[in-house]
Amino acid sequence: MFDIERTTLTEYLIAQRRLHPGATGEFNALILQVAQACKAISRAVAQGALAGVLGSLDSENVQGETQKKLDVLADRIFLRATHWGDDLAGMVSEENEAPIPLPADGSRGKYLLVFDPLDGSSNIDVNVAVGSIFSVLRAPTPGEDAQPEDFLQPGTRQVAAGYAIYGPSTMLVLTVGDGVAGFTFDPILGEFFLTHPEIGIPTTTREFAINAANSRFWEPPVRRYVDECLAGRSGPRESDFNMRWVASLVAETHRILMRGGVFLYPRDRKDPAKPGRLRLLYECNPIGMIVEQAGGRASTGERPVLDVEPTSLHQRIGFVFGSREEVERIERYHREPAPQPDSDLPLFHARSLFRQN
Ligand SMILES: O=P(O)(O)OC[C@H]1O[C@](O)(COP(=O)(O)O)[C@@H](O)[C@@H]1O
Ligand SMILES: [Mg+2]
Ligand SMILES: [Mg+2]
Repeated sequence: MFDIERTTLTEYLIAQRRLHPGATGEFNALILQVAQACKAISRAVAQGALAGVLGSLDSENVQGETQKKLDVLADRIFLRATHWGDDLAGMVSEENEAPIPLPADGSRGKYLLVFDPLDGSSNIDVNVAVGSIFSVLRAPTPGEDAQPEDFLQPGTRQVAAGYAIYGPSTMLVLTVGDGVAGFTFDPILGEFFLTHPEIGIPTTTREFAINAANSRFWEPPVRRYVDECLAGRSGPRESDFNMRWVASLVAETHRILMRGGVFLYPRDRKDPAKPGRLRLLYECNPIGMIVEQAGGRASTGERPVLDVEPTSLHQRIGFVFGSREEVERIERYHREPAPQPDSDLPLFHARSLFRQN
């Protein structure tokens, strides 16, 4: 049922701006440009094969990953929607090794935009939810072209963060540092409407998400945590757990925001050159800010992810987030000495699913 009283994204941003008397409107303009990009990507995703956007390209991105057609299209859409605004001093995307040059004859603003234009790419061709993630930082030298090192700011310095999820409905979830709000896209009106005004993550949960195919590379604290969950009611947790894995960070985040849960893509021993799978600047930091603003906890597994001082634009890191009690438990397991193999924990039993080799 259409409700004429519903708050639009623009109205929400104007109301937020009133809380910041010195605000010029540049920030709101930037968020609306990002929202415009998300609408266009939503359209491309929804049209799928009809628009010829499925499948892979021959190219690889800076991470050495084969690019999907939609990775590249979404990247261009983000660029087109935002680069002419006079609110930006620089942009970094997953799909580009260096910061993206802004138009030579355009003016420079006071914000930096960092984004993953299409997250969960492996899901595109199987018609499962994908998304876009973005983070807004302040430019150290407003009015001038940002240098690569300007983007290396800890997540605590983010001004705003958000994601769009292209699922059964398209939603934009946003934090400007004052809680988390969710907006649902009405494709006929072409507008995001506020439908989830104050999103909060339940403190406790009995649902976890991890790619169990990597179990042989996990470090002992992660093995211990997962094995205790799997042991269910007869194990030390004395409770049955559910497991989920969508392989789309945005979709996992959205589920956890809506009903709680814990997500782990921990540092592991799979590839010593990659301390984790997910990228700090445009995946972990924005999702981390949203999760913390929703009352959850976002961690490297050992400490708050938002405190990490980045060292490179495409840096990877272990990421654990979700319901506060579970994340704190995982951090505690990283501090405690590993249980001995003759322990009662089912993890070390000969027939354990995830037994150590
Ligand atoms: O394929 P795996 O190992 O399950 O990894 C899934 C993870 O990779 C990602 O798809 C990485 O993001 P991109 O698709 O933007 O590269 C995450 O969304 C997801 O959590
Ligand atoms: Mg991603
Ligand atoms: Mg991506």
